[in-house]
Amino acid sequence: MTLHVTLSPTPRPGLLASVATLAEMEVALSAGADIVDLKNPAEGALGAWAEAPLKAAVARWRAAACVTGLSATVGDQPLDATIILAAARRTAATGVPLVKIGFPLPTDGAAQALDPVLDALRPLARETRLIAVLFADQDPDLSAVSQFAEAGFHGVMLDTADKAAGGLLAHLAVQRLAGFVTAARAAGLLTGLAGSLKLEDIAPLAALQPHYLGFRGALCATGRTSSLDPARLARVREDLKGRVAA
Ligand SMILES: O=C[C@H](O)COP(=O)(O)O
Repeated sequence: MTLHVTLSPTPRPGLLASVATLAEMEVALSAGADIVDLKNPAEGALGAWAEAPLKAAVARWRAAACVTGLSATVGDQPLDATIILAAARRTAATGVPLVKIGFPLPTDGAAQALDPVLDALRPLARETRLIAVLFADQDPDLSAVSQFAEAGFHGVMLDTADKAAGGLLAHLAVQRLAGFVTAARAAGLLTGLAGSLKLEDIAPLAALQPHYLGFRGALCATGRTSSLDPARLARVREDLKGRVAA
């Protein structure tokens, strides 16, 4: 399958816009989002779309034959190889080209054991482009970037799990984010930053030169579970377009 996302040769990050419905997908396509991200914010940080609308979105995207990328989240799953693999397979089976998988910390306080999950996902990573999502508000091990690359992942991004606990920059200092972006890009991974980003976050984060910045809450009228507001989306789009090399 052709992937309509290229690693930007310019330092300007692209815009990933999370959408909750097919109607919102149309808004994001018209606004010129670089990646349209199919996500159900009402069901959590990585809430998943149901199968039927997901398939309809993939069909719409194929018909558009545009350069916009298309991703979908697999739902907020525990760090369990069997559960994550099943969710990722379900999502990949719809034909969506980029599958975003969260790697949360275990809730019982145990150390994050990535190896069994990555081993389970390795065969799928050969067929589908997988994006690992690490949660900035869970003190993630950023050195795991190399493990995702080695397991055949296509990309890695940071987001936040608890949308009430502040944005990306409240959890990780710019210097750590810079190290993450540098390591991920050096490993050849599509690299993204997200987590309750606001307009004022674009300048400091764009300067780190990730491939894209991801937004949901800032694109909505009254919070991330309300509907996408075309005017807010256009403002973020315009701001990102104006970014040049730091
Ligand atoms: O993948 C990006 C997320 O949808 C960002 O959502 P948020 O801006 O509401 O944290």
